[in-house]
Amino acid sequence: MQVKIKEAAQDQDAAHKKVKMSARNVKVHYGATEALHGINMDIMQNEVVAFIGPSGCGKSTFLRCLNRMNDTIDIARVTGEVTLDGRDIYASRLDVVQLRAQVGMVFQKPNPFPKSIYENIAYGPRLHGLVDNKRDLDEIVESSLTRAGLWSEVKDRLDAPGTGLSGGQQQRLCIARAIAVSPEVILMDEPCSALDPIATSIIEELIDELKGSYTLAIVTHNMQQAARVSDRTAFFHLGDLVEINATKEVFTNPQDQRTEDYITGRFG
Ligand SMILES: Nc1ncnc2c1ncn2[C@@H]1O[C@H](COP(=O)(O)OP(=O)(O)OP(=O)(O)O)[C@@H](O)[C@H]1O
Repeated sequence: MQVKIKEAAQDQDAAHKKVKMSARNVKVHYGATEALHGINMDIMQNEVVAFIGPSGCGKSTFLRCLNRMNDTIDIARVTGEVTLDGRDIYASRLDVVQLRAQVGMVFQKPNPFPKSIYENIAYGPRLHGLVDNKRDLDEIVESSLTRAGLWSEVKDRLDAPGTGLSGGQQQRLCIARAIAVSPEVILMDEPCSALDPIATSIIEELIDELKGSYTLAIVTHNMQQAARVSDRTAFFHLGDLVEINATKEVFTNPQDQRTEDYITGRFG
């Protein structure tokens, strides 16, 4: 399969960047079944890293390790170490609500709250005590919607329900909601899989803009998308991280036969 690779990322030297998040020997069990077998990965500040691999290989499970979303799954048990700026995010005294503001998440299916567009954005900053007056809150709402590329489309109907927007607009609303609580990392789990090609390309452009301010990790089934948006690509297979490298390398010169088989469409 031919994939068009994002030019800007090609000469990126991850070694010169700061490590934002780090995973060491991360294993996840669902009940007695080990779904991730000991993942080691550094995620660099202000990079976009894409997770690819066949269905069921553990991409989403690993993504959820990065902001402790697996805590919400009763039978999931995570071991190993994950750090954010060198701090253990699984430390017992850590405030998980605060962690999930720092490491925000956008899901496959847009999931706005059943509230107005304004309230979708205002909820988080209020919850986290980021503002103490309406004017500051208005400012956060406007700047978050602007950064998510949605402001001009919704500024005249902030009181309308978020669920009344189109799918692509709803996904940008969810991105704005994540941005509103000043995240450092944004995790995206197949953020475009429910969107049409135009809405998808808007989100992809947005991802490119957002990496100036945030670190992004994105799970995608779409290899063209990984090639378009990411600086580095991680290939997972059967619960293992097979390789992670500059996206161009992974798609043109994969180091492992399994990666080559996957990107050439031989399995998956
Ligand atoms: N809540 C859960 N309970 C039990 N097993 C689970 C759960 N979530 C995932 N698994 C299992 O863990 C393994 C990894 O699943 P995961 O969803 O992380 O893979 P994935 O690569 O993201 O797949 P896909 O591309 O299909 O979304 C699979 O075998 C899956 O069946």
